[in-house]
Amino acid sequence: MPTGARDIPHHKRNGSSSIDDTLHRTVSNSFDLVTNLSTSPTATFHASPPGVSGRPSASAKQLKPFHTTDVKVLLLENVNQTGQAILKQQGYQVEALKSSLPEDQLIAKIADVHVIGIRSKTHLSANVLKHAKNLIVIGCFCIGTNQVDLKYAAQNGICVFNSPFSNSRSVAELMIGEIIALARQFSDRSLELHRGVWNKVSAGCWEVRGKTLGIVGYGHVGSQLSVLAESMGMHVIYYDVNNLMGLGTARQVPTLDDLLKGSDFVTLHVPELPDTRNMISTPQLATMRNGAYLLNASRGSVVDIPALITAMKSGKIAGAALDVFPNEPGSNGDGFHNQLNDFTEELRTLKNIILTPHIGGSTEEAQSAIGVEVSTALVNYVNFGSTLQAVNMPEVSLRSLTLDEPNHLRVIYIHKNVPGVLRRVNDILSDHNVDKQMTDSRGDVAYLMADISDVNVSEIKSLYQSLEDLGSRIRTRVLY
Ligand SMILES: NC(=O)c1ccc[n+]([C@@H]2O[C@H](COP(=O)([O-])OP(=O)(O)OC[C@H]3O[C@@H](n4cnc5c(N)ncnc54)[C@H](O)[C@@H]3O)[C@@H](O)[C@H]2O)c1
Ligand SMILES: O=C(O)CC[C@@H](O)C(=O)O
Repeated sequence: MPTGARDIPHHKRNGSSSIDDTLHRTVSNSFDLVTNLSTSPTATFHASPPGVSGRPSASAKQLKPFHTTDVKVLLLENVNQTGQAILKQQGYQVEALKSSLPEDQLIAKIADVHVIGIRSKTHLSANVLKHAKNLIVIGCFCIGTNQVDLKYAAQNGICVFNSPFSNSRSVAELMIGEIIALARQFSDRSLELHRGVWNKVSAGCWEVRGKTLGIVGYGHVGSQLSVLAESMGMHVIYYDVNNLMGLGTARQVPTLDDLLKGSDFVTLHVPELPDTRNMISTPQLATMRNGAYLLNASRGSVVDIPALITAMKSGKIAGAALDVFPNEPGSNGDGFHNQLNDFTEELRTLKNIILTPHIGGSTEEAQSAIGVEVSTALVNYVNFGSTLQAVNMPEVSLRSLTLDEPNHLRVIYIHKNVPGVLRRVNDILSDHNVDKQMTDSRGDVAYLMADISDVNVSEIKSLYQSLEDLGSRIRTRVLY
């Protein structure tokens, strides 16, 4: 039975990057994935579903080899064309939607797909994922992964990838623009002039040179911003839970309070975590300098918005920029009112507050780079099982594949991290020659990859089934 890559037109294999060439060459023999029934006499396997209800019954399923053209991909939230193209080039069936989906529609759609790509608005909770019977991998086409239940995904053999830094520069540049905009109040001046009001003022308007920027969270975004701010003559201090080397002359301070007391501008670049929820609330705003500015481009949960409104009304905080909100609309349009009901109106009437619809990473450069990075990781996972850069699985990969050689195959065995599994797996593999093997664990999930030679096609199904029958099994895949 022909498999996917051989169905891909030859011109798509020519002149493409080396990764494409490698993929097309090796995928031609990969099996697996789907639970579709097949009576094909040449079919051997398999690939069990994420299986919320335990392992599939072997007797109930005859599994067929997979074509790349069998792989179903759902992309939500307007994933960039670069990313879509890489997936389509593999022959995968790609459905791309511009917005996120309400939970009931998401549940209906996710039941069928092997791969889902999302950005920040799609919540892949355990409740949603338990319906994802065929899902093997999630691509977050963004930095944040707080919208995915990473632990549930790992425990059910679903690998998650993101793009850790492709939009960091875009966020940092937006922050620079907003720092100047707030210091000069030019967003208000522009709105006034749009309404026909000429209001030429200098009171309360400042240069940023010589002012202190306090960065909370000195990771990819925070450190980029640090460099840009210093180049404009700002002093930079930062607070981070980790001890990190400052770039340029930036200086780490030991506590959040130290940062708040010492800064004219405070920018937030921490992940959404229990520890960062309402990290900036009434006490922290009170600790800030009089007339300081607050900018949040992290997650909406990090700032207590009613507390900010109070602090701005009192004049304690001279200006703010919010790119993220506690409940963000799932699609473009006029949904902002409904989502933020309690405080939307008040936010909109405040002076010197910049409200942007989560566009920190929304540049052509960032979206294009994210598309390439995440889609490439997805292809490497689907076709080869490589977990390099995964956010919820141990990172496992093996160097060059020999799958196009006869009697070679790759076994991927995701399993519970409990004693004795490797011995049992290696007992099963011991009838063959294990060319290469790598295994690693992360929390209670372990990932084993082995390249095996001297395997007859007729032996593959029983090899697969023996692995499936181990009590430690989360998911088995065999590629050849
Ligand atoms: N607005 C946007 O469009 C946009 C774009 C990119 C990222 N983000 C958000 O910004 C966040 C930061 O992005 P990043 O790429 O810099 O992440 P990162 O992981 O590189 O850096 C985050 C930093 O925060 C620190 N940190 C974690 N908890 C902390 C705490 N309680 N107190 C102080 N520091 C803490 C970490 O040690 C790390 O250094 C992301 O998690 C994402 O939610 C938003
Ligand atoms: O593009 C998005 O939806 C999210 C952008 C940003 O918050 C991220 O986490 O990378």
